[in-house]
Amino acid sequence: MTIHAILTDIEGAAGPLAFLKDTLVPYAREQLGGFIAAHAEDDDIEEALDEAGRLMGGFSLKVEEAEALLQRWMKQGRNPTPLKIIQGRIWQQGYEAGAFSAEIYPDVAPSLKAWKDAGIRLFTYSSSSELAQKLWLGAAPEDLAGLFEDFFDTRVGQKVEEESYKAIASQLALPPAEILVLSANEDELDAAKAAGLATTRIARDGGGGNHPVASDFTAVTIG
Ligand SMILES: CSCCC(=O)C(=O)COP(=O)(O)O
Ligand SMILES: [Mg+2]
Repeated sequence: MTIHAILTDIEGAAGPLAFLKDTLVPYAREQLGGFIAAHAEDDDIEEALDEAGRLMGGFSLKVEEAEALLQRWMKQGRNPTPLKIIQGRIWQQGYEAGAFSAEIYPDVAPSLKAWKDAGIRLFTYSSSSELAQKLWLGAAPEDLAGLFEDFFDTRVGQKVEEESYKAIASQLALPPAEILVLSANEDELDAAKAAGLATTRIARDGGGGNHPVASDFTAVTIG
């Protein structure tokens, strides 16, 4: 089957897993209280806090309750959309303040460009918000966000759910088998495969599994 689109994971596949765990999440946890207090009335943050309350059964959350809930979700390693929206805004402040900078592996840019030149449509699918994805992909030395046609996030569903990949294939108006999913995570690839998409695990630290494996983006076999 010819591949007409690539749907790539970011953290773990295009950039280091440790950047999320050791830098981004600790920064979000540290900044969360002050950020919510300062931005609770911004349209996107207000909407995210309302959605967090709905997910908890329809409660209207006070600022301190919202902070406790979001801290708990981060501790549990969960990825509900309102948390990811708020994290994205906090990380934007961190990037702008120079608190940290992101890293994209050097094999990623040339591979994406070669695939795009070959007529393959490029998409991301990440648990992080569209804003957070664009910020990470904007890492020096060049901004790669412009190579992508669209950025899927948890608004389409969680990455470990088969239905999410069916919804993406339907939005791309492509047969699932013509979309290649690149991810570092076996559970995400299992869900994609169950939905009929082609899969390759980006295994930067080696290892096998149930999917074709590539050590980096240059080792991905298309078609
Ligand atoms: C791309 S910004 C931070 C990543 C993140 O918040 C996350 O939950 C994991 O993202 P992935 O790209 O592995 O879905
Ligand atoms: Mg990932």
